[in-house]
Amino acid sequence: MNMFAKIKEHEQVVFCNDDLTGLKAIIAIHSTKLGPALGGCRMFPYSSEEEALEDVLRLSKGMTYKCAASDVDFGGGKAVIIGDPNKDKTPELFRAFGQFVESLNGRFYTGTDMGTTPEDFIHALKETNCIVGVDEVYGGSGDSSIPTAQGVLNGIQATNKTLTGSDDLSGKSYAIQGLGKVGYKVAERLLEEGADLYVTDINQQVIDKLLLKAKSLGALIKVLSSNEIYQANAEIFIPCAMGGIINDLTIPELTVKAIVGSANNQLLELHHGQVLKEKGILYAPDYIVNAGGLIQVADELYTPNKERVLQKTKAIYNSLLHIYDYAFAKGLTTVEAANQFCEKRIEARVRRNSFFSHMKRPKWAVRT
Ligand SMILES: NC(=O)C1=CN([C@@H]2O[C@H](COP(=O)(O)OP(=O)(O)OC[C@H]3O[C@@H](n4cnc5c(N)ncnc54)[C@H](O)[C@@H]3O)[C@@H](O)[C@H]2O)C=CC1
Ligand SMILES: O=C(O)CCC(=O)C(=O)O
Repeated sequence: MNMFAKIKEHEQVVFCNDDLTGLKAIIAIHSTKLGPALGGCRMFPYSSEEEALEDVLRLSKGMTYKCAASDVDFGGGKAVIIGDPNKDKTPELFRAFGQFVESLNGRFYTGTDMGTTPEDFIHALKETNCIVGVDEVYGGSGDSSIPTAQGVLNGIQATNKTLTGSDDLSGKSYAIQGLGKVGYKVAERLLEEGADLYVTDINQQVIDKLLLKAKSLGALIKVLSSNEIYQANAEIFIPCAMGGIINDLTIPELTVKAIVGSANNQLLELHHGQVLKEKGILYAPDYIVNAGGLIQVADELYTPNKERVLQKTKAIYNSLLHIYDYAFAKGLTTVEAANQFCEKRIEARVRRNSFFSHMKRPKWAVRT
């Protein structure tokens, strides 16, 4: 593999190996142009190291755009731990991970993502202060999936407004892929609003829990298999599990009018945005919609304020409407419109905010 060609868009990639705990992790820093890199840590049983590297490179680049879109003074980074979150977690493994994060001396802050929980990072916090999203009693701002789910709901409202003229969540059908930290909260709220749901998850426990909730509300849920979810007869598809699920195989199956979800990197390739546009499916760029968690953890490094986080998260509604309008006016895909918006913002701030140009710990690093 020509490694430098592979990571040519990234500033730094760190391979973390600890024989004692079995930790195998990769930290990717895409850009510190807007500030120290920030991004969650995913744990997943990747089938190969190449697959893990590919994932962390894509995820960290997405964080650069997400930070720019959300106007927070951070850059893009992400980490992946190669392992099964149901079998391979130990406190020592997360402590070892924390030591690698600490070795970056404030260039990278991290917290939860798919396969990890705030509790996991309490162990990492013993080794480094560069951890976000842990419970309030540990000095964090709590579960970041709460604002993420809020932002997804605001994104669905903006999409409904664009499609129908009304941002009402009720009286519609939605297909949700993944009922984890984010997807479950979105599903609960939609059920409470009286929506009909199609859902899928590989974990039967979360499905059973949601079925009980639906029963108590007298709401309708149809459980589908992992493959069937793409054909669900719903108005909006809400991906809340893994990335790359919008691709050549799945797009022909989709009958929805829009896609709005929390999953990072939903499009397998950029051109799939164009394929969706040609098919008349409105795509809400993932990093605009799922920024609620980032907004909360970024806020944590100043003086945490839940009301401010809520207001900034609700602004996702207007940001998305703006991106839809811009894309329609210019004949762009929604992803192209969002990317242009972020690239202009990064360009405008690049000189002032470069981490290296300061050469001292910046104001974001309030934890010493
Ligand atoms: N937690 C957060 O605040 C944020 C999460 N995201 C993204 O949202 C997505 C979900 O994140 P979380 O809810 O935190 O993760 P999670 O790990 O809590 O939940 C993921 C759920 O998806 C299910 N799943 C995995 N593979 C599946 C498959 N093939 N078919 C159906 N279900 C499957 C899992 O069983 C689990 O219930 C990820 O892509 C993550 O990167 C993005 C921004 C913030
Ligand atoms: O939600 C978090 O804890 C950090 C932000 C992040 O990793 C993400 O938005 O994907």
